[in-house]
Amino acid sequence: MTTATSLEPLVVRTVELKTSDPRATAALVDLVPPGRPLAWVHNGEGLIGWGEATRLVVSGPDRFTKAVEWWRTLHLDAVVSDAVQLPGTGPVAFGSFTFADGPTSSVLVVPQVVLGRRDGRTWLTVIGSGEPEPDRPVPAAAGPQNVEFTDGALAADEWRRAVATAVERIRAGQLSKVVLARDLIARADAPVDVRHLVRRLNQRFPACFTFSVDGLVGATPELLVRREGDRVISRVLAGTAWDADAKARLLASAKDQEEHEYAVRSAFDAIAPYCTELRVPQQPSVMELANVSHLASEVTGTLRTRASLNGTPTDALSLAGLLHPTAAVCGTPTGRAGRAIAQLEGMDRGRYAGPVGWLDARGDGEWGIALRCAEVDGARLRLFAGCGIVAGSDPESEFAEAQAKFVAVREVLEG
Ligand SMILES: C=C(O[C@H]1C=CC=C(C(=O)O)[C@@H]1O)C(=O)O
Repeated sequence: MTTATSLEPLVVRTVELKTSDPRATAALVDLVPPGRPLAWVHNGEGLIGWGEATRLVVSGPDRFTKAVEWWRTLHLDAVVSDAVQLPGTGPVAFGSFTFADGPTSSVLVVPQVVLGRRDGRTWLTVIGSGEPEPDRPVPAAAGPQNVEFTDGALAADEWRRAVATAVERIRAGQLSKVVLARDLIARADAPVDVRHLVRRLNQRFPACFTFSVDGLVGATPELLVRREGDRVISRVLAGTAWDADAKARLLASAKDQEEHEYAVRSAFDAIAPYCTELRVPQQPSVMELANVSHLASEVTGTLRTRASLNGTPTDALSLAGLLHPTAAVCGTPTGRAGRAIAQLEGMDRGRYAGPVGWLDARGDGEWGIALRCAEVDGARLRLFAGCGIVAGSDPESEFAEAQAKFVAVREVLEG
């Protein structure tokens, strides 16, 4: 299924903001507008968007290629004046894609106004007629009161049993790894202001990518892919600890190293054919967050020229589509793991664990994996957390791991 709003040629203008402009010094997250804002913020830099010039809604196994084609047609027809010429200037689309190939919708949204920041420079892009954007930080959004949490698709015991079944299948040699997730439902007594979530998540997890795209809001530590010119990077995470000595435990844990290796291998294999060189560190490092720590590997490479690939696109979204789903969110082998997920989780993941991020007209962009996030629908939110299961997994500690991952969003909801 594909639907798109008007395909009138877009008129796009990017200008740099003077340092005297209050928007050039305000924290990006303090400028995020109310409603269903668009945001991608990391270490104080990134993009935020107002309004909607146009959108694509797409589903199915070819959702990435359809979205890339739609975006290409849209920006090729656009009339662009870009005085800044950095990744993220000129026409930009924010996107959030489903984990699975089924009928649930993925979206690309082109805002009417984008404010971006990189290397201390701040710019404003107006797309179409634009709409008024705030000229100063918006007052802090209030957090929700009285939030109640209930189980989503599976109760705790049912989910532990699903993990036990997965371990049996792995030990029987049917597959090597599968990532099983569960959802939690949160109900507040009034609609939740997304700005509150964005600000608090960004404050608590500055090194993560805080995102808000079409009602999916979170702070993910996992960068599926960043493309800048011919440079490509993927920060692969898999293997988690959350208690004292997490770092030493992770580095010494054969089970976590195994989980991690499958994820790194899947990312490497997906993009190696498109690169002249692609490097993987010999040993993973440890990424320490406020709630959990992960084994992490930065896979970095140089893309081949498009001509040498017979015209195959290697824009950031095409690369995200090639990488998705890595074994950090699906498993090994991919097909069997995907089927086990569909059988055992008892839910549609929606856009959780799918690519979320942005793309510009040069093909540069950043796509994270939508983790540590919630689907926000007024006063009701659906939170997600998943864990990599391998032969050595124990259902009780996987459950505790999922609880530790939920803390990221739970904490900002509970104040
Ligand atoms: C699937 C999730 O995390 C992934 C990323 C980092 C560590 C993971 C793990 O150790 O299982 C998962 O692969 C999630 O947070 O929902």
